[in-house]
Amino acid sequence: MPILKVAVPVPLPQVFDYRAPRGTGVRPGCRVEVPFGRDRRVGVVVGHASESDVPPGKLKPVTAVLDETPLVNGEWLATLQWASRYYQCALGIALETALPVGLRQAKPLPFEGYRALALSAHGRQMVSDPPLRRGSRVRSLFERLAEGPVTYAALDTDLPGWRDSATALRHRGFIETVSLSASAPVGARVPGPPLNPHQTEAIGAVTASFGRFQPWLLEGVTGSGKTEVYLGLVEAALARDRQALVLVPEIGLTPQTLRRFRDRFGPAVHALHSGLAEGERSRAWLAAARGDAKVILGTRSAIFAPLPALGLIAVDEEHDASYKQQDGFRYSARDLALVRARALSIPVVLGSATASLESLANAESGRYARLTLPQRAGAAKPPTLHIVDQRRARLVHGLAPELVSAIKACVQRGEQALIFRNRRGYAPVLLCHDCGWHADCERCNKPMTFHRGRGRLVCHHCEAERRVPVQCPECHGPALQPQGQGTERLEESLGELFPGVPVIRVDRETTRNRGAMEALLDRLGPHQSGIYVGTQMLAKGHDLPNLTLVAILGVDEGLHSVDFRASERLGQLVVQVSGRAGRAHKPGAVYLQTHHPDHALLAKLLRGGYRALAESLLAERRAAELPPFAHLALLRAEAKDGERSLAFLNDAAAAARETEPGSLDGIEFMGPFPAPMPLRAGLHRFQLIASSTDRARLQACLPRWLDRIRALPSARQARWSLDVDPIDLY
Ligand SMILES: Nc1ncnc2c1ncn2[C@@H]1O[C@H](COP(=O)(O)OP(=O)(O)OP(=O)(O)O)[C@@H](O)[C@H]1O
Ligand SMILES: [Zn+2]
Repeated sequence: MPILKVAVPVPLPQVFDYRAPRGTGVRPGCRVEVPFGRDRRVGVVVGHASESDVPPGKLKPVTAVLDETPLVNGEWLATLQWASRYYQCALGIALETALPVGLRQAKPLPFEGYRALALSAHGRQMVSDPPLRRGSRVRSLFERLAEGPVTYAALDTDLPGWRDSATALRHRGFIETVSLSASAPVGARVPGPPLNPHQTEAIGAVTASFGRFQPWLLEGVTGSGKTEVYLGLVEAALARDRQALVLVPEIGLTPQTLRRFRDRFGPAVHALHSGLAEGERSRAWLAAARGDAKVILGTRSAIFAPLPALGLIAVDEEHDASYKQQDGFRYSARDLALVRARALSIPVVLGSATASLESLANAESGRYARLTLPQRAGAAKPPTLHIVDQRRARLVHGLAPELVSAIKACVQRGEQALIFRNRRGYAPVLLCHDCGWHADCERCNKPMTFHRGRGRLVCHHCEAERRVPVQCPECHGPALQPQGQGTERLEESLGELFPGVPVIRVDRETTRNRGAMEALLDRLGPHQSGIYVGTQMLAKGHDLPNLTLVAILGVDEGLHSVDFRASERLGQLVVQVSGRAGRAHKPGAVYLQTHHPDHALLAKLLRGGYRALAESLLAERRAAELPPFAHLALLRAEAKDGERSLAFLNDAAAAARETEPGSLDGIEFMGPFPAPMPLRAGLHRFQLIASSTDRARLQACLPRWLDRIRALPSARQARWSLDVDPIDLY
């Protein structure tokens, strides 16, 4: 009896067996509707079998076959299965993450845009004198398409029998099928700037590796024109009739970025990110699966786009933490980009001005080939960096006088300044001046942030909110005072310090609505002076030509974090924020205000830039056997009753020791110990780390260890999860 193996989006690790419908050969990659418990679910066929462990009487039949041809191919299924094993995540959950919601329902496929024919790049070269017999039907179709893309529907009415002619033209590579949507401009091709020699060299090197697996680390200082390199590579992929996937960080996929790609490649560019409406997301996904979407520009989850003709993957700002999913299916899109590239024998380009230590180590060991853009593109120069010692300075609204004068001079020159402070709200603490009481979140044991405009105290760890008390709840004194500066307060102070100068705040509160960020960044014209104040939303990707001064406040918190990645993160942030200054013709300056002007990290950045800092951090990691020189799996547990999470992790550690002798050689278990944030949202949190310098050994032990963990009675007393290659210890 033919049996279908079906992956079903439910939190269970196995695939399920169903009886195949009679007479039809349902291929792997097709979606089917199957009975599941009392419900029906839409799953994906991953394979066939002739026998099942389920007794024939109990084997249920597939209720409907939803796709005649596979929606995803073997490479896609293999990647998903690999990822589910590697990240120790149930295949069903992985599938749920990878498949758009719209395709998990047994409904007709969403509207796919208008299918249309268009001349290919090759065809367009023939327009003046096509090698086609005059008066032939093939020639008439060609001439019609030379005027622009035409939908199938229009061709059906205008040129009956066009399909045979289309086949002939397609064979000669003169035409292609495109998808026209109402909003996308058609065939736009704005040429980019002439490339500089470094860009040309990078594009040449990667292009020469088309058709084989080759990872590239593209290290380009901020403003060096990395995006132009991606655009050039995408163009080269398209010329070979291949698809290209470009991943950008969560906050990097702005309309500005999308416009840059659409200007170059027209409607063949499809965006894919979690902010899309479900219908749009499914449509882009399907366009990718059919090969109509030639360029996919997306965030983390776009790594799961099915791309049958994929020729190139680029990962921009590869160090960005948003490539790692932090719950459920905890995959790294950057790392999966390498897995897919290897499976498809294609190059993958990881680009950054501040590459992750993981990627730098891979480049040093020779696994990745290195490309460098050492200078800013065009005429721009790197910004100068000044450290402002705030220890003895008399601060004005939290700003050192030296900094205030620099901002003043900047706006008087008619230029723009960016004040970076990674703290939204008015003030991080609300303190009673009489008795020392301050507003804490009881569920997190951390100060609540004072949001003055909303009149609320908000916990930034669990989002708990309360009204601002009018007097101190302890001593009933009236002297409640905001301590420290958040972006909201800085906006107010800068307005007072520089009357008449526009001050624009960019943080999560002011950019809540769709398009708000763009609107804020468009408020100042390219020749207007003004001040931006904001959080890390302003840190990267933006290209503001009149911005010449960047001030960085409050980095000191990052100098004292317990996370071993804190220094790497801080270095990246400082360099990225600094990179916003002086990107066009005018020179830029960066002011870093700190209580620790002599801190080793800042000294290294100042003297040798990110490269020097990264090298010394790598040496420290090597000595301490920390990633990238060791591989980690982090078991987190949390419960209302702290004893329960601790008891569970103690049992889990014991379970590890009980696994077969020898299987734990080379694996070290650390903990359990309290999480860096030991209490959050009322839950007590602990963690246990498994670490090995040998990735394969760690991988081999995890499934058996997890089986034992799942069987522990204490596993039902706490909420727990396993994070393979964690990037945050929080
Ligand atoms: N060859 C070139 N000649 C002139 N200008 C260029 C060239 N390449 C890029 N530019 C311009 O330089 C600016 C920075 O380029 P781009 O945004 O590609 O840099 P990037 O390396 O991606 O920057 P970042 O990582 O800092 O966001 C843009 O305004 C871009 O149009
Ligand atoms: Zn809280």
